[in-house]
Amino acid sequence: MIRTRGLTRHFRVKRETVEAVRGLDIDVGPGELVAFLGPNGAGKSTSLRMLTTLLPPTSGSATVAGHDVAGDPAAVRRKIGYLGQGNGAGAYFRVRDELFTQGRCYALSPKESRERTEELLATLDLESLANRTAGTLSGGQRRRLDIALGLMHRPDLLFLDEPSAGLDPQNRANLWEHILKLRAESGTTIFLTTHYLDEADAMAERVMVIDHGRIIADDTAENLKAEMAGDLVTVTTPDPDVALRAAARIPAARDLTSDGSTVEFRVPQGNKVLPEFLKTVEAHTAEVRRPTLDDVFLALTGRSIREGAPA
Ligand SMILES: Nc1ncnc2c1ncn2[C@@H]1O[C@H](COP(=O)(O)OP(=O)(O)OP(=O)(O)O)[C@@H](O)[C@H]1O
Repeated sequence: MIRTRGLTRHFRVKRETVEAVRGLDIDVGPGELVAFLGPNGAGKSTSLRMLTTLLPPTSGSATVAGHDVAGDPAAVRRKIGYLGQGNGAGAYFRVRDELFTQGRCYALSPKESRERTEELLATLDLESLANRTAGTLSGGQRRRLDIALGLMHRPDLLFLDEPSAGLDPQNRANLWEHILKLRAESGTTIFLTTHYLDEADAMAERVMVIDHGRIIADDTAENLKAEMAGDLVTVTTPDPDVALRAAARIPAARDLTSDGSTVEFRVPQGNKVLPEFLKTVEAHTAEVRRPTLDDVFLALTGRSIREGAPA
């Protein structure tokens, strides 16, 4: 559904060159739900804008929904839906009219457009809001309307740029319910960017991490966490030296640190390792914390993805 090779985009700013995206190789199959994750300025939006034909690449190639983004952008646009960071609907237009007009813009007949409008109003729980103007909707309702707009022409592939940004946790959860339902019903391939690590972790089957314009990880969240970060074992002990030596003997244990009476290390499957470890180490407390995607990012780059991310 998406295939890029060496996809690159530079910007000239005064005399400087900003290398926003550097040689992206991406393969996404039909029906996948991929979260594209990275800190501010990593290159997520620039990548999305190239994949959606809004921005020409400096070099490299991208085939999206079977068509080349540079060679046949119109064909790509017919096959994809795109939800940008801003709201798409006009504030003074009624929800139902916006959807109908969108359908007509994609050359649906009046009948088809009316039917599709009613279908999406139902799917995205917008029926009771259909006669309201978009400007009167809440943030979460407007995002649902944006998604409906992006789906009017039944795209094979939907791009969502920060779909849940700025929504409160309840509205985020509600939006996700709709995204997952929609996917279950129609099998649409979804490629989305998000700052919310917990969201990518819980919802996406596959996580791509981008940093400084390059893909630095691409796998399921579970695999990334198991392979890159590992569980964090924390023990408080009267004898940290003994604990450190015992930790050093555990195969695959890494990142051993001690601070006063607290010893920490990372290891895959911490819960399995801990009982054996505690046979040789006297501990006041012992805890295993499952890694997060932020731990993965930290392991890969030495920085937290949250640094510079919006609160
Ligand atoms: N039109 C532009 N002109 C100059 N530089 C740009 C332009 N668009 C993006 N950049 C730069 O390219 C880099 C990548 O930006 P991009 O918006 O793709 O990052 P992002 O990962 O989407 O960030 P955010 O999470 O903040 O939206 C940044 O350094 C940004 O300043």
